[in-house]
Amino acid sequence: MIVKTLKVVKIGGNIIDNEEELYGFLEQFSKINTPKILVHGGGKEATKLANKMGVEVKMTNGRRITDETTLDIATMVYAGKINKQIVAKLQRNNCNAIGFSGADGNTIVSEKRPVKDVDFGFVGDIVDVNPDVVKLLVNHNITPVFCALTHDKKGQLLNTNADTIASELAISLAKDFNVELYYCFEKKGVLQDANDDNSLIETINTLTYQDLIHKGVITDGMLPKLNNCFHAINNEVAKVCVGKTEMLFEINSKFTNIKK
Ligand SMILES: Nc1ncnc2c1ncn2[C@@H]1O[C@H](COP(=O)(O)OP(=O)(O)O)[C@@H](O)[C@H]1O
Ligand SMILES: CC(=O)N[C@@H](CCC(=O)OP(=O)(O)O)C(=O)O
Repeated sequence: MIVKTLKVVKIGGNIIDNEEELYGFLEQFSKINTPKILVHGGGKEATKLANKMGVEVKMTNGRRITDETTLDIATMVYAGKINKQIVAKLQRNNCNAIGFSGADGNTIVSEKRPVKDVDFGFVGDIVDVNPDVVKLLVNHNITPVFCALTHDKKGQLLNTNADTIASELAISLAKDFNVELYYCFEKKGVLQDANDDNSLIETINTLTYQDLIHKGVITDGMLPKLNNCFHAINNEVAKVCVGKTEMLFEINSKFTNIKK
């Protein structure tokens, strides 16, 4: 049996924030002719709106502390503005797309993160992914577009890091597809020095990963990102890459390859 390739592509805040870059990316993404899923964050935009509204923003280990007002902001920004704008742009490019939160189609169920040292509020840790609806859509050439919200199946939406949504979706589809997972952001990949684009680390494996954490190269938002990369590569996802969007479209482009 031939196993189809499915690309799960996650785009982060710095791409979404740059209108020109986002539209250019969506144009090229639309042309990918294998089944594909787009997952978007939008943390930066949520932070901007919170600031405008005078709502304090608190982040711990790359995760947003989400009180009731912050959850409202996240819902408006992620599931509303960003998700619908992306779907509309994909439609313009003749890529038939449908916007999803984890509540839609009961695709991603999560559990409110238990309070330990930190109370994250309405932040969800994924406990179950039901990829049936997603499989049906991609097999009919329709592209699901996921935002960073999940639900607890008891009526509560929960804020969930978009990188985690991408890895869990990728893993849930790895039984049926040859899944490739791409984390796109504004840097070439994982850099030895975050301010030097020439310091790209081309391959990271489990061993070198621990060393990079130790040396303080991987910090803040990069910690959950890399954690998700290894979670995916250790759970049957065929390929995991971190870098600029070019890595999807340009054969000679350089990026970080995640290996077991
Ligand atoms: N070693 C590193 N290599 C690349 N980027 C880094 C590194 N350390 C910190 N960063 C910063 O981490 C950010 C990525 O994390 P995050 O804000 O969560 O991005 P995203 O919105 O793509 O999820 C990048 O914008 C980059 O500036
Ligand atoms: C719990 C948590 O931290 N959720 C993230 C979801 C958005 C996100 O992941 O956006 P980026 O990918 O652009 O960073 C947040 O609210 O910032």
